[in-house]
Amino acid sequence: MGEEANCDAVMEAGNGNGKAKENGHAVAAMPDVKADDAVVALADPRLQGISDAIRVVPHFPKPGIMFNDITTLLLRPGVFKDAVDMFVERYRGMGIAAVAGIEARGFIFGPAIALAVGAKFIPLRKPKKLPGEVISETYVLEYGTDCLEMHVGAIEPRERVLIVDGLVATGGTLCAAINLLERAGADVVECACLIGLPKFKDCYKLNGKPVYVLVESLEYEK
Ligand SMILES: O=P(O)(O)OC[C@H]1O[C@H](OP(=O)(O)OP(=O)(O)O)[C@H](O)[C@@H]1O
Ligand SMILES: Nc1ncnc2[nH]cnc12
Repeated sequence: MGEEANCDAVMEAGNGNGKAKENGHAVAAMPDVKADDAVVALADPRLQGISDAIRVVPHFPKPGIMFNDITTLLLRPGVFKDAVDMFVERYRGMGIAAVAGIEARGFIFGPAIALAVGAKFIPLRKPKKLPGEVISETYVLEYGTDCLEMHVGAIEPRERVLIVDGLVATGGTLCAAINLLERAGADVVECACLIGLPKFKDCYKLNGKPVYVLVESLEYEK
């Protein structure tokens, strides 16, 4: 995958192998990886349990939004562990020096992955939460703007970093995280999310970086 600074789509949703299920999630892996790796992920029986454990709440936080609630997955330690393990199996041995987690759901999965692969954890926080000197990246949401901040000195130039969040919708948040880390000189290896919303998969703005998603929600739009 090239690293050109454009807004090309980089997620290959399910590679056509996603399996629709009753609760509206497809078991899917959307990697920009070797075919063999993709096959392993798609055939992995743990994906079914992960998908089943995510609750979809209609019209939250506002009408029309099908909210993908991961708190139900967190109540099931075996499934929670399966999700972390799948990420760890993918990233172990890849020379990842840092895992950067996006507030808030990236703080749930990121530290466990970081510890398991022997990397440091860097919180990317919403504005005015970090006490030290920060660098900031403002990004555009569907309505309005938001901002991510990181402590200066958290990452060293050329360190290999994995970005983790719970969910990718438009990709705007991940794109801001990539920009922030690259401005600090980091080498962004990949972005990893538990859930991808397929509604947006053709318009991701990820600066040419791959995104790896365990399950795809099919119930976003009603
Ligand atoms: O791909 P995007 O369109 O940028 O959207 C994805 C972002 O939206 C959600 O965060 P949210 O702002 O809801 O904050 P939270 O995780 O703190 O609830 C999600 O956790 C991602 O960070
Ligand atoms: N549909 C959704 N469910 C959970 N979190 C989200 N963040 C953005 N869209 C979301």
